[in-house]
Amino acid sequence: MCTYDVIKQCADYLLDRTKHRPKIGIICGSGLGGLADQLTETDIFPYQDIPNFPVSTVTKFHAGRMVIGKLSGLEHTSTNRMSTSVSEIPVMCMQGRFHAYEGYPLWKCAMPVRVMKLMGVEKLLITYAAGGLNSKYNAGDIMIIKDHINLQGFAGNPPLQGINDERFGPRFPAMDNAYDRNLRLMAKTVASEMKLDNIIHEGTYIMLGGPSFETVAELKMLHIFGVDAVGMSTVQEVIVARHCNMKVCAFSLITNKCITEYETDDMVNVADVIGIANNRKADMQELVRRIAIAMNE
Ligand SMILES: Cc1cc2[nH]c(=O)nc(N)n2n1
Repeated sequence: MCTYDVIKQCADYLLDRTKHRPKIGIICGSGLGGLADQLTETDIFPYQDIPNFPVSTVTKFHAGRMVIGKLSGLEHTSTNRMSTSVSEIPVMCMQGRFHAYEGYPLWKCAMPVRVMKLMGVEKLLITYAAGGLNSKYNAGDIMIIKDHINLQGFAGNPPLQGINDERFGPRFPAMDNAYDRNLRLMAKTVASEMKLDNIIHEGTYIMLGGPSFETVAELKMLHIFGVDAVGMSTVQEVIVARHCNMKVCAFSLITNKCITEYETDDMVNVADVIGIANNRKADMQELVRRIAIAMNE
């Protein structure tokens, strides 16, 4: 667990090198980093240049850099009318994130969230890829997370393990409404405006350690648990974000239907995961862009 001062050193390094003061942070998942390329007046920081920051090892799919800049676009009012004003808001985007399967402890995977907090970020939008366990989900669908199961925590490996620093948050943070009710409602409204109703879902997500995909027996168990989507990221970032009182909204891009039968030749593979991400990412990025603009008060 790194100390408050180490995190503050990261935040100060970035604050000293950008004029932007974002209130919204965006963590871009596998193949979904394109939104950061839409920012203007950007200050770009490869992770290896940020003191004490971890570096992405899954470089094939993640750029591995922090992009701070302005996100623009027509502000969509809640009454479904397109306003004429073009709003520009400062955001900071992680192009590439850190996973337990890379060998990082969970606190390190979530450390960028604390850096964002010390920079003044108040709301966090997260996108990531996941397998669809709910039989109604199809590859290319989008799931808004309603709740998660912290399997690592169950196994005695929580992201908040170790000494608690009250400057971030309480020793025992509550996790009800971890996925902010109002932001979820906003996300559903925006998805409807984008005519995405038939591919948008809201469900329960579980993060597994990976990097191997799940066995049929594991998926049957998780289905009994009421899990709708499975992945290998995101839960530690959300827990750390809620610990320091950020509001959170997270979206899974469903990259494959989980295989829950023994008698099939189908296999989950990374190429499918990235391929589907490429096909749907424009919608995902537009959804996140509109929500970021809408929630920036
Ligand atoms: C990114 C990603 C995609 C999938 N698909 C799956 O079936 N199981 C997973 N754990 N993941 N994770």
